[in-house]
Amino acid sequence: MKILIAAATYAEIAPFLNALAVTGIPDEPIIFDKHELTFVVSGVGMVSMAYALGKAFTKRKYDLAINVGIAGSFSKKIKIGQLVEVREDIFSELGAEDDEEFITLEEMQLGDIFYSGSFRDPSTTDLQKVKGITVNRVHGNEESIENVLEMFTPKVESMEGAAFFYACEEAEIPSLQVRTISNYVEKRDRNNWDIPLAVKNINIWLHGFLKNLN
Ligand SMILES: O=C(O)c1cccc(C(=O)CC[C@H]2O[C@@H](n3cnc4c(=O)[nH]cnc43)[C@H](O)[C@@H]2O)c1
Repeated sequence: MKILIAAATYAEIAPFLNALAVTGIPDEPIIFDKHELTFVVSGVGMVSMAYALGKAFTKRKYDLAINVGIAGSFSKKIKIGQLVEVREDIFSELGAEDDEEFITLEEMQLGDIFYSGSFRDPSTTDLQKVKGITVNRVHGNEESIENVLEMFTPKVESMEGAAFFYACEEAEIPSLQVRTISNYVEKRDRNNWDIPLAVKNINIWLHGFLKNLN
């Protein structure tokens, strides 16, 4: 398969590339097992991800695009280091303030905010499927966390996921978003994060997934 692998930062994908003895981000596709892999490291945030994918999709056609990375979890039932497949992702900040209320872009009838992964394969069935939101401003305040939970009931949060799905949907490319939890969404305390564990686990998963994928 021709597969595009998208990560926000090089650090999130470095262990996989190192295992393949690849230094830096390869300019050309590399062969891994039965697959031809192209890597996109977009930079953090939805604008960077949408632009990077828009550019990549003009150059080549893909059978699958995978967004791998770390994420924050709203639920303590999901452990730090655990893998999740984000099936539905929401542009939760797109909309307008109406005094104390927030109206989504969809409620304003100005566009979609809900996007989904479209790739279905038996090898992803063991992953917990979750709903995510994608934000420019990472939540770190109890009141805003309560509000967003009430509005969208997300399980996880990232800064790129919905933009990834959006770009894939526009380009009609099957999409899969898998993330590992590096932290809980709570009042910001970097001491409670475990980025190395989350990065290690997402890279182990990616290696195994690609080996088993036909
Ligand atoms: O220092 C911080 O407060 C901080 C907050 C969020 C992310 C970071 C990063 O360094 C990682 C950027 C990367 O990670 C994803 N991510 C991880 N946890 C979260 C989260 O709780 N909320 C939103 N995004 C998260 C994100 O997709 C970024 O690409 C530092």
